[in-house]
Amino acid sequence: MGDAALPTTGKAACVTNPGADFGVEVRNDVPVPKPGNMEVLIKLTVTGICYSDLHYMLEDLPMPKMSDSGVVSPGHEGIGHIVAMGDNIPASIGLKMGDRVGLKPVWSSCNSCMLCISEREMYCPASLQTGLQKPGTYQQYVLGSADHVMKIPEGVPDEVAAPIMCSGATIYRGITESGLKSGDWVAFAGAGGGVGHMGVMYAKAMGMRVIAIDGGKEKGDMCKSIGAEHFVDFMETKDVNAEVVRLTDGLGAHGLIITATSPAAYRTGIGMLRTSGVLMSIGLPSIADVPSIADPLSLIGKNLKVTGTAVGTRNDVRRALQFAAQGLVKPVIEQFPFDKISDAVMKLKSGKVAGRCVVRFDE
Ligand SMILES: NC(=O)c1ccc[n+]([C@@H]2O[C@H](COP(=O)([O-])OP(=O)(O)OC[C@H]3O[C@@H](n4cnc5c(N)ncnc54)[C@H](O)[C@@H]3O)[C@@H](O)[C@H]2O)c1
Ligand SMILES: [Zn+2]
Ligand SMILES: [Zn+2]
Repeated sequence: MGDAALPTTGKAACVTNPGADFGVEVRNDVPVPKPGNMEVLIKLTVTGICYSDLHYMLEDLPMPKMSDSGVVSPGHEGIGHIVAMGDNIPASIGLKMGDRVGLKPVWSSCNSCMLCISEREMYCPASLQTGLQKPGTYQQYVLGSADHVMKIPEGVPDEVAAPIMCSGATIYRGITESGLKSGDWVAFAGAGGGVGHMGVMYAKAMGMRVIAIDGGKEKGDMCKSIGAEHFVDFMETKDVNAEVVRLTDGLGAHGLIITATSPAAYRTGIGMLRTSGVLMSIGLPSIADVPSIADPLSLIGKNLKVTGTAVGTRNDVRRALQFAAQGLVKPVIEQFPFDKISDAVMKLKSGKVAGRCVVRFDE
């Protein structure tokens, strides 16, 4: 099955010179792939720009490289429409031509290992990542695995759905896995960024009390406008831990969720937690400067839990999208036309994005 009107080439942003001085080059001549068995071809309208894309292009983490799989376009927050379908897609999957769907970080998984069947498919040893082992959403015509593409609920615009594919679902998973409850104080270190600001909204929607930690007035104002009760500016506050303890009646936060990329956010860490508090790691500092998160004395003396989580499952993405469908979360986005995608990537690299950049292929 296919659409005879499909072009043979499309737009894509390709990494050049991967490493510290990487660049992003816009091309209009990238071949449109054909969907194979169990695959759909999606024509994207938008893609979000996640800091993980930068890690892949910077190659600053000890993980597989894009080039190992021949991938040149990163990206894993894509929304578009199905324009061609490959063979053997069971009707029970419920996909058809024209459906509005999203691509998320987990491109495929085996669907049968113990991790896959216990809602931990992101840790499946056979899983492949979008924009790392499979061409990513900086490419306008991109393939998805029929069992992993996400249907987007009505009433959630493309540019709202895009950041939920990774940022929203990751932080939804992080909050739920942390065991925090309504009424608890949760601090987000990195609250002004793409993942963190969605954390502020999801936590607020779940009835938690939110302390946002980030730097600068723009990010502070944004965090307060989306539900943070307090903003702690890490660039101006001498002792961030003491400030969070002060704001929580001298007891400390029930949870700290770190979505910052900087090692400094991890160094601040557990000192702001109350007894039995939880630290949830999500942001990935570059390996060169990873701090030790906790000393045994603090862990024992305060009964702390330190954990981490990677992206969301299909079920997390589905649930995270429902919050948007109900109007409970609405990412703060800055939109760029596709030919300015490099500006969006470099702005994120410079740490100046409040919320999330979303790039439009249709402009
Ligand atoms: N674990 C996962 O599955 C997962 C999923 C998505 C993203 N990530 C990672 O999360 C990190 C953040 O991604 P993003 O797209 O939100 O990036 P981002 O740049 O939009 O957000 C990071 C924020 O952290 C802030 N920050 C920097 N130092 C800080 C400090 N010391 N204290 C408090 N805030 C500080 C920055 O100002 C920025 O606003 C990246 O490392 C990314 O790879 C992990
Ligand atoms: Zn991401
Ligand atoms: Zn599996």
